[in-house]
Amino acid sequence: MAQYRVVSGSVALITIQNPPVNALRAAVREGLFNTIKRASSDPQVRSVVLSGHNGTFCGGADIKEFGNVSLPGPHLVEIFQLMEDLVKPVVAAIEGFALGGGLELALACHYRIGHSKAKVGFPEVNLGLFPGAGGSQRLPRLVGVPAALDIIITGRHVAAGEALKLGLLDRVIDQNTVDAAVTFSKIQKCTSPPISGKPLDNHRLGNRPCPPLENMDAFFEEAMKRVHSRARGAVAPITCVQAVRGAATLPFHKGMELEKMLLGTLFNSAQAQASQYCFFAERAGARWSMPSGARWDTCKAKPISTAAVIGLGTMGRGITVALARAGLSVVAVETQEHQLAEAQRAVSRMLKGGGRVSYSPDLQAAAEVDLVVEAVFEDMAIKEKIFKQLSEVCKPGTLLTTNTSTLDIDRLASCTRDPQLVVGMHFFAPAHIMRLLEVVYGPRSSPEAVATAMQLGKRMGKVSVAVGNCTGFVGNRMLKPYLEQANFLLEEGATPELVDAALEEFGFPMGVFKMSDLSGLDVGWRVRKEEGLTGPGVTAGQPMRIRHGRRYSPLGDLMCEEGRYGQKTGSGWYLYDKPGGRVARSDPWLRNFLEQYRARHGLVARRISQQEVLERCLYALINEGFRVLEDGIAASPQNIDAIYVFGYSWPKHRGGPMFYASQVGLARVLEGLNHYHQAHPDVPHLEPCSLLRRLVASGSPPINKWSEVVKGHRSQL
Ligand SMILES: C/C=C(\C)C(=O)SCCNC(=O)CCNC(=O)[C@H](O)C(C)(C)COP(=O)(O)OP(=O)(O)OC[C@H]1O[C@@H](n2cnc3c(N)ncnc32)[C@H](O)[C@@H]1OP(=O)(O)O
Repeated sequence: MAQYRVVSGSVALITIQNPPVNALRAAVREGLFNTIKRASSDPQVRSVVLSGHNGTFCGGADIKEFGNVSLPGPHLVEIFQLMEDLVKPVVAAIEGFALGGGLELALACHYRIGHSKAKVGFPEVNLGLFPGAGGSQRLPRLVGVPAALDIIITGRHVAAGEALKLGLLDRVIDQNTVDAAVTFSKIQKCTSPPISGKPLDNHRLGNRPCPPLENMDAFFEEAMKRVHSRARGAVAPITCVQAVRGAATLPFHKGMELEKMLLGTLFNSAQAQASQYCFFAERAGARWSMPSGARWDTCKAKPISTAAVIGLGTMGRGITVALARAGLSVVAVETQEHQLAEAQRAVSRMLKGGGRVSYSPDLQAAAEVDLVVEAVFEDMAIKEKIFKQLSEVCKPGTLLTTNTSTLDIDRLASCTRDPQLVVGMHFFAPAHIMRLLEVVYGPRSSPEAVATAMQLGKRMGKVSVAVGNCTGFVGNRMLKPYLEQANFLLEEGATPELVDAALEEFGFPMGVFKMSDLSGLDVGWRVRKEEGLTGPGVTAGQPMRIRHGRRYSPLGDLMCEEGRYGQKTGSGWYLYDKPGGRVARSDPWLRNFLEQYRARHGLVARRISQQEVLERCLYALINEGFRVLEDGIAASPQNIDAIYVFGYSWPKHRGGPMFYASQVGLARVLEGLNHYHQAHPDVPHLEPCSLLRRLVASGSPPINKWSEVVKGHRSQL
């Protein structure tokens, strides 16, 4: 776990060996502790170099160990102190990543040499933690408070060049880092100037004061204000500020005590558990499987080097950028000339002149590509026509994919020569920024087609999740009951402001009504028209608030009939200063409109609490999530949660809807749904689904055991 060798006559080379990222699990910590002691007492050794096996220094503490009540083996703080106190110079040779505990380890060394491609950082904040093994105290002493706070709060990866400028690395080199560190360590032995009588003391960060900061109180007050406004209820970023303030104001040992106390408040917190769950959920999608038994490790992806994007609206442009940035040569096709010219300008701007993109008004331009992403208007008839044409135009073997957000993949596949080559690639706006990609397979999609789309998603840096085919797939299918509840709440007396405030306080960056205004109310209106829920397709005499025997809210339709499409028209659920304006203001017109609507339908407004808003919106969404699992549309609750965190901005510190349900308690969610369904029997989405009932009946097992209850329930696919 920590290999010890004496090299170059007098240098102890300690190499951490725990693939794939050399995480500091108990055996590694034990190994480090023992090898440092050995280096200390080995008379042959005059300096020490610390490195990581296989080109990665260290990915930090082993996150899988965090659930344990008490971690076995020596504690990181103890190891790092032992290392810092060593009387022989210790040099970290950083290749690949030094993250979290890995960077803390490097900071406990006396010198740090990094490869030019190395990256360092403190991503703990993404795990609901902060660098609590000395990192919050040593980094500010090395690079100063502002730079340290930025690195700790953002959790970003710092490239070697920047780290050198900050003084975080002593040297950056292009050659063999370990060899360079060995040579460097031998020189240090001779030249390090002694301070306070002890050589190396000025390289022991624990001995250094923090560089002074003018207006310290104002600096931290401002930092805290900024963090509060951005954290959306997450506690870890706030703790980062508190810990760094400790470094700036306290002696090292007192700062370490503060750090320990603060870490204690976070370590087993619900937020930390949720964030760490998200870390693994993000990666779980890569291990996809299909109901046929096809799996990620048995299917090979086709090589893809060229792609075509059909339709250059907002989505098509973003997809073009994402594909080009992944190194593909892209043909962007748009039949409307003015749209094509505009898209060309927009894509070039986003790509800043880079990328290989050509433009054409003719579908024929897609003839030779390996893969097509269709991103035209959400209209089945238009999409069917395009798929038919593509099937004729494209070379045999071209993968035909669609960016539809709800429509039937199988119906599109049936328009083509090779339905096995058709899958959905559902991007989220803006497509070059949002991390999620839903890869949708129909009953005829081949495992190779799925493997190829998943592989392409990875190349684009997406969190890709393979899901089954149904209306709305996973994300939008679950969103429907959530939106529906929000509209019902308006009918019953809530305002958009009340509903949005509850959801934003929960941690969403935007409440449901602000989000609808941003996406455009007309999008859903068009879908509802297609579904015959509104517009000419509705049977004459149908009551306005009932469809197919269920409660229906026509509020969104009425808003669109008034021309209120949201931000783009300058008014929607809120008022904006101009079409395209971004700042939402309350609109007295809407208050009036809701009052008149309620009066017309004999509805009496009542006081609605934030708790009711959350329970009705979120439980309805979660209930649909259980149905999605039951139907086999998603393979696991982790996949659903990744979709919600990375596609719908569900707050990471709440772990995704299914994890949130497990934290709230399945019995409580069931009870809540039963309660609201009794009050609203004409709303089927509030009726608890059978999987939720069965899970509660089997004692509410932990989320990683749900699959055992789902098993046995026949998949629809
Ligand atoms: C107090 C807290 C302290 C002291 C801490 O140190 S908390 C941990 C801080 N470190 C991190 O948050 C780093 C987490 N890891 C990553 O960001 C990335 O894995 C990486 C940048 C180091 C490498 O990325 P990449 O090459 O894309 O590889 P993967 O992310 O796919 O990871 C490969 C597998 O390794 C598992 N892994 C990664 N880091 C850890 C870790 N710190 N502990 C446990 N396991 C880790 C990851 O889950 C992948 O596993 P599989 O999915 O392949 O099973």
